[in-house]
Amino acid sequence: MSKIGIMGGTFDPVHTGHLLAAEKAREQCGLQEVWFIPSYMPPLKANEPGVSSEHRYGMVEAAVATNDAFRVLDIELKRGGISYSYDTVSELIKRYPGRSFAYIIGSDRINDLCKWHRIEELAELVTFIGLERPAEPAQPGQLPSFLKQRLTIVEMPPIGISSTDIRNRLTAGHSVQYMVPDTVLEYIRRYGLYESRADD
Ligand SMILES: Nc1ncnc2c1ncn2[C@@H]1O[C@H](COP(=O)(O)OP(=O)(O)OP(=O)(O)O)[C@@H](O)[C@H]1O
Ligand SMILES: O=C(O)c1ccc[n+]([C@@H]2O[C@H](COP(=O)([O-])O)[C@@H](O)[C@H]2O)c1
Repeated sequence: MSKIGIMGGTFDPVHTGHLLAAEKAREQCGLQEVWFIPSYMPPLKANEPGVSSEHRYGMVEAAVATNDAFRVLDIELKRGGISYSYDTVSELIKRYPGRSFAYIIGSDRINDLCKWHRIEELAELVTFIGLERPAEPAQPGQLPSFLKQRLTIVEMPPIGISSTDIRNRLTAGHSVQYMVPDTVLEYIRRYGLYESRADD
């Protein structure tokens, strides 16, 4: 059975940290492909995404175009509402019966896994691949054993890049070159995303 990595995120915007995490997970866990799934409405974030789901999808599409093992799916954008991973994974299992799925997450999401919707049932459907983010060290020891058993941590050079930082930099008129792929930077410039407005 071929194993697919799910790289879910808000991608507001997608950045080099997401891409390197997906590639390290693919290589170290023998994933056939990684499917990037932009959320319509992220379940645990306090604020709504800064740009439309069409633009977040468009930026991911631009980012993954150069990697044959990467794809982007609009499954959560089409479903609408709060993008619970349990719903997404259940739908993927129905649509792709010959595949198994591993959910790729950074350390901030490892640490809040217990708060995810229907987490016990989700953990029966997927395994988790975790990667360190410098801003928030992973604390897998704090997880209940049913999650610890399902989690594999993979190595990655820590990348201190976040979408929040990129949004702030763009609004302030600072460079984000090399923090996002050139294709994503071109997309951002083409649509004037994250620019400060006169009434801000
Ligand atoms: N630099 C990074 N290194 C490893 N994993 C990351 C990195 N940035 C994001 N991730 C992981 O990618 C997934 C999607 O992240 P998300 O789209 O929320 O980006 P973000 O940079 O955390 O955004 P924001 O700053 O807006 O909260 C999450 O599992 C997150 O932990
Ligand atoms: O299903 C949940 O309850 C849940 C709670 C938090 C995060 N997630 C998923 O984890 C992925 C990363 O989330 P985020 O908020 O960092 O963009 C994304 O696919 C979210 O849908 C899922």
